[in-house]
Amino acid sequence: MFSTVKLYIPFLKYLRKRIPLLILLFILILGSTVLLIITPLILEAFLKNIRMQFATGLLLPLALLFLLLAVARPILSLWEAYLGDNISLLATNELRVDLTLHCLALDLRFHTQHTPGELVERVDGQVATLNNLFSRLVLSLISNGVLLIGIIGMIAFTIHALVGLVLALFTIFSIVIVYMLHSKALPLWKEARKQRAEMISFTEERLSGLEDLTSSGAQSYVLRELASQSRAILRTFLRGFQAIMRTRNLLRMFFDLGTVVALLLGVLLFWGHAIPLERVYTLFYYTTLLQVPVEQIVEQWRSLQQGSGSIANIHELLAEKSTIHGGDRPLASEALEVAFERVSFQYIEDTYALQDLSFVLPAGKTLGLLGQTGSGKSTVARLLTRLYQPQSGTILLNGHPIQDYALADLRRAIGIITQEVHIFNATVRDNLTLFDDSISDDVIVQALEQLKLTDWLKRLPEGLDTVLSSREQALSAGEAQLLSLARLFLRNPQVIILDEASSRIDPATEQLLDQALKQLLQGRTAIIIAHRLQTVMQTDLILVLENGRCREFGEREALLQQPDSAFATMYRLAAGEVRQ
Ligand SMILES: Nc1ncnc2c1ncn2[C@@H]1O[C@H](COP(=O)(O)OP(=O)(O)OP(=O)(O)O)[C@@H](O)[C@H]1O
Repeated sequence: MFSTVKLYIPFLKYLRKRIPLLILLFILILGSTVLLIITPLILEAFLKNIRMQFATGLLLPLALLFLLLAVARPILSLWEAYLGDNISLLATNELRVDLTLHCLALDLRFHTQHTPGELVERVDGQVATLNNLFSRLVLSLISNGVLLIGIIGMIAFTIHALVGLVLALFTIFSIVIVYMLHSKALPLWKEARKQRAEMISFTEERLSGLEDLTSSGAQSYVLRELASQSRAILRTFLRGFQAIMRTRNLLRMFFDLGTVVALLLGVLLFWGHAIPLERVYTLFYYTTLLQVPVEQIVEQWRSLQQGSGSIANIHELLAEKSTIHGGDRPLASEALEVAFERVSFQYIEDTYALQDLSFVLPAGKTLGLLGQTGSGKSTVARLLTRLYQPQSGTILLNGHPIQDYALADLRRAIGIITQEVHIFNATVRDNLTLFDDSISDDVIVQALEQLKLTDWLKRLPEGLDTVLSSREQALSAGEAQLLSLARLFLRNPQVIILDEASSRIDPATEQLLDQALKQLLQGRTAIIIAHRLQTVMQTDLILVLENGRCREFGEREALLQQPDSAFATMYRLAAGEVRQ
């Protein structure tokens, strides 16, 4: 039990800021508990009045008081629930933000091992469970705990200390037994959660490949797999549910036994003239009142156990640390020199994606990166932006290892355009500024003018307000690259890495891209992973990669002059293809 409680302690910091609300909540809980506890005393007074045939005029006020309490209690409960949910939503929203930021700061190695579906389940699904738990924990555990103590205290003080002691022991015994039985259900809940996360990842992954799946008629395979995963979840869930139901029924039996014992004790006390007859009724009432909080604590325990699976997962996620750390060297604001010194990198052990790669790209120069597919071109970009850490060698920026610079500064200084430009379901403006409201429309239009993209802007039906959809193919590959060139231009990085779109681009867009690129590259250091010879003809240097190794590196002009160079051969081949 303590290990479960310990799991929750780190999250108390999210409640600390809300102490005034928590105090208010506690007062409400206390108020509704007092109302519940005094109700049987009113009934007792009512019965006493009838039995002793006192002034019957008291009966009506007592009945009205009873009614008043009956109305006040649900109103207080409503406020409790509202306040509890409010506190818990505020706290868990904060946790959700912290978790999202944490995930974003983790390196790519972590993200390749965990699918987006799995992270969504962890960041959202498990935090939602925690939210449920916080509100129910605050409300149910505290209010039921207060109620239990209140009832047993009232029995001890108003009926008999011995009866109070017996019922207190009985209650503790029931809770312990229930707790022990519940421990059996915990691994089952955990397993069900894990299976659910796997199913979400599966669905997410298959949905992202919808086009391929539909065109190849693989839907039935996906559905079969989905059905088998759902069946597995159902089986685990049912086993957990059965374990809970067994415990619940056992508790009911316990309480029936407890009521009999309490009545027996009451009757004995009445016979011994220790209490009047109506107090036997009060004892019976209190004993039946005990069952609800104990039962609810059991229910609460079930949620707590479900939640501890979530909390353990959240802890696990928070314990993930990025293997990539930055330093605090300030970065110069002008164009930067990029150098690779004997850099080797493996994604998978014993398989080199880059091996012993060295080159120097002087500040303000452009490098055309060529090589067959899988030769390591994108890996150069990933290492330079520190998405991965090379196993050996050093990458230098202005003569200093890149790990000396703060990660945020480095990523601000290096702008990258990948082949898969992500289009957000938002306006062109937001897609260009990446939701930065501080960039005015004038600045955007000026940037587009400089990149010679005003015609493109004019063609958009609603200009900057045109909404692009991330689902539909809103832009062609070329247009998406145009958009990301402008995006980068607004960010003004010192180094640019462009992984050029390999798909066919129409001549008009190609011309726009070339113009915009020329503008963007002015005064900046750039690495262009080129798929078109036309682009490479604009660069100063050429690096040809072959199986992760440098096959050729040099000035473009010089390489072109050497007939036996790899680049000149590529050029001749491409020119030949064009002529054919
Ligand atoms: N996340 C990864 N895990 C394991 N291996 C990877 C990963 N990413 C790339 N690789 C492998 O590393 C090698 C270099 O990949 P890289 O993406 O750098 O090649 P590339 O030259 O950019 O290819 P392309 O022109 O097709 O984009 C390839 O063999 C690739 O299969």
